[in-house]
Amino acid sequence: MSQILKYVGTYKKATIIALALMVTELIVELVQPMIMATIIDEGIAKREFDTVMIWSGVLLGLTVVAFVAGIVSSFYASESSQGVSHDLRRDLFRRVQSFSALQMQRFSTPSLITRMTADITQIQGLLFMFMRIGLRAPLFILFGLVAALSIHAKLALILVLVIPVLVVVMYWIMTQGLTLFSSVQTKLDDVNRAFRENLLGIRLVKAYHRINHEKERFFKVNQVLVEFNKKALWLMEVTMPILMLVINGSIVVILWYGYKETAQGGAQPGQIVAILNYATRMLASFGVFSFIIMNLSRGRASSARITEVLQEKEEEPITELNQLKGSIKGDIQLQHVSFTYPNSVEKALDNISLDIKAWEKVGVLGETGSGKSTLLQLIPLLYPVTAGRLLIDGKSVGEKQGLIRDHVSLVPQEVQLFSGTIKENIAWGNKHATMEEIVQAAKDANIHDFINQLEEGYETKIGQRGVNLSGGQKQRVSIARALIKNPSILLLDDSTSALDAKTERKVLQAIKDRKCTTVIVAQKVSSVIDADQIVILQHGKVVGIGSHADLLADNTMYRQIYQSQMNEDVISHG
Ligand SMILES: Nc1ncnc2c1ncn2[C@@H]1O[C@H](COP(=O)(O)OP(=O)(O)OP(=O)(O)O)[C@@H](O)[C@H]1O
Repeated sequence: MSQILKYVGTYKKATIIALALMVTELIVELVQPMIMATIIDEGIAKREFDTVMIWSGVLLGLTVVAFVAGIVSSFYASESSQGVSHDLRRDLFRRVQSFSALQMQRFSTPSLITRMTADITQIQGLLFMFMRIGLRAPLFILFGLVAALSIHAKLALILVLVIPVLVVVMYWIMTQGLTLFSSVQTKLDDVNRAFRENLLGIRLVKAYHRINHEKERFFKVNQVLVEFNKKALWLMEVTMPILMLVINGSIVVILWYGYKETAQGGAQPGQIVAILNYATRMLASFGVFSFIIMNLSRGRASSARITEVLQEKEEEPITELNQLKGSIKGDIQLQHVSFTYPNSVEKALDNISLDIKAWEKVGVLGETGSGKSTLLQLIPLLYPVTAGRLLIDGKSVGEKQGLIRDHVSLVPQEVQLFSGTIKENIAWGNKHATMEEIVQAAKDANIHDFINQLEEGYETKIGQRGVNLSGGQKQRVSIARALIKNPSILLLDDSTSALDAKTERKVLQAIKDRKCTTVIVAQKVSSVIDADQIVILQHGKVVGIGSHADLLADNTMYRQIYQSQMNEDVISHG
């Protein structure tokens, strides 16, 4: 929570105004029963009409003051709580951007989304509530007790005995609530995960006719969330009846004792009314207080989840990424590189040594799961090597992520397009790109003619994740986005798999003509047949390396892959 309070510091002025106005409301609320007692005892009981009129006027005036204070206080409380939630979202976003792929994997996307949305909203609501009624409730209980004691100490004594009991009950509820609400937020992560997967894979779900299966999966996690929520709310449900019982019991005792005191002349009816008034308002305050405690428990759970992200080390500090200037030639060397994913025991890459000269074209082949994508992702430093060395231009990469990434274009296996126009999606690779450069990149990726045919050409809007484009069209937009960066190193991860042979040849030719080091992961030998080097991976190890001719002569595995693919080609082309 202390981390969150630092954020409140930015909105000190608004927070102080909101709290000061809230205290004004509190004071009015505290004096109201006293004025009522005066009206009854000094005005009504003694038939003093003037006294009734004057004090009624004061009561009315104070009510108006409290009303205005309440409205203005809400305005400032909202300003402060909205500001805090804005800053938290901003900082969470920044921090997540500085996360390495490993950190992203550890936190998981759905959990980060819940933290960014539900958890921050929770904190925002809690802050608002705290400024408006949260602090007022305990203060009213405290000062209400003092005021009641000052009116009639004996009558108010019962409240002195009862309140500590209620405070202990509240404390117990708070400790229980904290654990329960932490679990509720984790279960909310699960619901978000199931929902997100369903939204992204909706077409697959329909095509496989797995709607009922998915429904059940979602219902299950949703049910678990409901169960946990119910447990948490159960606390709330028992709190109110306990409060009602204790306070109503106290009211009965006050009435009974008040009757005795009045009969003996020790108390005035107005005093009894005032103390009853304090007692009932305290009941309401305890009700509010228990609600706040619930939210506080929930808020503490949310705050811990947000703080966990904010305190996570910036593995790739954004500032540093932005500061580095320079260029790179494009030599890549891997010296005995091994890599193991953190959640795995097996090496995804095992003792890999490669020497790739600037502007060389290198193909990577291998069966599925052999480590091709992993190898590619090491080069833009998405993952740090576990053992061995990665050298770019003969130098260790050190802290130069930003510089290297500025000059490396990766076209991932799974195409990722953003909402916006085709032009924006291509230009995303280089914010300074001119229209001519965009068109040239699209021509090289063999997508220009298609774009021109569209009614709105380059201004055509791409639906979410490129839903209005075919798989091959998306791949080509993604390649154009990589090319527009004029990278020194171009990494293609099976990025032409959805293209027909003729289109693929054209795209690969355009890439071959570019002055950049290119590493192409492919399934088909034909995609890399012209490469300067072809690397064959198996179970994370290099089992062959050389040109097509070398490998055909020396490498049995390559020969087998080549021959089987040639045969397939012959069969498929009749
Ligand atoms: N994020 C990850 N966490 C843990 N293990 C992973 C992760 N990504 C890949 N692996 C494992 O690392 C190994 C290599 O995977 P990689 O994706 O590099 O293979 P690939 O050759 O590109 O496969 P494909 O041709 O199917 O894309 C596999 O055994 C895979 O299970």
